[in-house]
Amino acid sequence: MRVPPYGSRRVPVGPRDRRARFLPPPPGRARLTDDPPAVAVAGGGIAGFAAATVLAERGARVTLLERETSLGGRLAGRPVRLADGSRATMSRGFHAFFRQYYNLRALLRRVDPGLGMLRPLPDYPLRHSSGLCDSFRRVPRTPPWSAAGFVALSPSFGARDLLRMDPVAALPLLDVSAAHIHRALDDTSAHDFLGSIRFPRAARHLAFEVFSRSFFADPRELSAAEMVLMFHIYFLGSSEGLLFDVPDEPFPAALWDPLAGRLEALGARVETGTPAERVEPLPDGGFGVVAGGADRRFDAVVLALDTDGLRGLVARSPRLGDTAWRERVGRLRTAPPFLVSRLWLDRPVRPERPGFLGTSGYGSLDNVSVLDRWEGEAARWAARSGGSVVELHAYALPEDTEPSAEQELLLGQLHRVYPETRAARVLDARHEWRADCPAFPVGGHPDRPTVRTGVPGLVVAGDLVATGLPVALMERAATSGFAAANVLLHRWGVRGEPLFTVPDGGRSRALRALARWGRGRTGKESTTAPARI
Ligand SMILES: Cc1cc2nc3c(=O)[nH]c(=O)nc-3n(C[C@H](O)[C@H](O)[C@H](O)COP(=O)(O)OP(=O)(O)OC[C@H]3O[C@@H](n4cnc5c(N)ncnc54)[C@H](O)[C@@H]3O)c2cc1C
Repeated sequence: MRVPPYGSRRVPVGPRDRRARFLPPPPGRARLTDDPPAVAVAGGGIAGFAAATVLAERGARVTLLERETSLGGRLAGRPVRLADGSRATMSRGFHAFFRQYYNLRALLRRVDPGLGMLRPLPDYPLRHSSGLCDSFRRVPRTPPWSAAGFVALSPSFGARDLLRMDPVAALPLLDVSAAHIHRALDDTSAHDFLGSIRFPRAARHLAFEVFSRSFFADPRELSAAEMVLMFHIYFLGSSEGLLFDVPDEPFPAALWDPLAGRLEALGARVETGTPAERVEPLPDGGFGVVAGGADRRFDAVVLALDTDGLRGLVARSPRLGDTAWRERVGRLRTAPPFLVSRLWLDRPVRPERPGFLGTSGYGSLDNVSVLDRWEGEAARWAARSGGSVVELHAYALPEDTEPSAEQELLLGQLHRVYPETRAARVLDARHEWRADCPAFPVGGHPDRPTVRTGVPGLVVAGDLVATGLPVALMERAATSGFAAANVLLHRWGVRGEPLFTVPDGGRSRALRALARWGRGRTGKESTTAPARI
């Protein structure tokens, strides 16, 4: 059974934004021929899949090494047997596939050209416990009308708030360049930046919930550069809008099984339960990779690992990279722990509840999703049982949080948000406690690795990588994975993968001029500072 229609439009396949930026692939021949190089890709999340896919398509002999028994990294899923005897998939949690994720979509199109696996969610409401609720459904997609429309429609950010803001200090938001933003704002916290532009207090939950907490961080500790980049990517710099799509089946069925099947059909080896333990540069320019108890030789290595994975591997590989690079990797940190709780309830939530709701002011609860609205497996279970499948997320939790107490608190917050769940019996509950998202601390940007490492044949990919491009989160993982493959292919004289991003800078000459004028007024434009923030 397919999920009943929820949201009528088909998802767009390519960029709709006329100003989306095209980065042509490095030129070269179409594919590798005689005796193609062997490449180890360590890490089977989005970044590893993106790199492995492009390399295998160009004829490289790819081995994908994944530490866990399931593929997908932070979007992995595993089979579970519920208390009522039915089979289900517990995954790492709800993910929003935004329309400006051009490179991630290009990866997914390999196995689903029309992106039929994605379904649009009709709205993305944000509710504050004070009763304020914002919605993006009716907000125009194209800046500056998106910002104007948002102000006109938002109960938490009105025209009066706009007037109270420091318009001159905020003008540079109209012309954000990923290549320069960190030099301008990395030493400021997201919290202080919003204070400096007099961003309205009531609307801060918006900025924090949508942009800052998506990084699993306290706004006092998050670099303002990362938050401002998010404003740009999702709101002020792109006309794709803030609405998003979600996979219509659990991640393994929708994404990883088809992508892994295709990789294998291209001749790649996909090895799960096989951590890369050590990487040693060899005198002939290749690499010895110890994984799964065996020592194998590869011509090139892609490190597409999470933060702890990368730090650990580099620490165990004493001859990899120069001292400065190794020290920078050693300083990388993960964001605080977070909890994803999935509840199988014995009754439905009210029909008007959205598929996804961002929340704030409800203790640690950050969002609630109702999976049976859009995911086939959950919808089938709900149809059989008369119940519902609800997921709760809580980010940036203190290190010493007591798991069962926090899980109870989260359930209590669900009761406040959707009071009808008070009477529901929890038929089964699964909880994912993790701490594997990268931290983007104030002043931390210089430590982040770039795709190139300085070691020929060794590249890094993942959402922790500094790309200099306007991409974040899943799209940063996909983009850096493609970029890592491109660096290797260029070395071998083979054509790389084209990339798309949202515009890197203000969308129009008028907005850019206005922003430049604002920078002039605040003295942000100096000879040492970059031309744009
Ligand atoms: C709950 C949650 C919700 C999120 N929501 C969103 C969202 O709505 N939108 C969005 O864009 N992003 C979201 N994100 C972020 C998104 O999940 C990540 O940006 C993205 O998945 C990162 O992919 P990656 O490939 O860089 O890293 P990962 O997915 O972490 O992959 C790294 C892989 O490396 C493996 N590994 C580690 N060490 C080794 C080793 N030594 N050998 C072999 N393998 C190893 C790990 O097991 C893992 O599979 C969310 C994240 C979480 C946790």
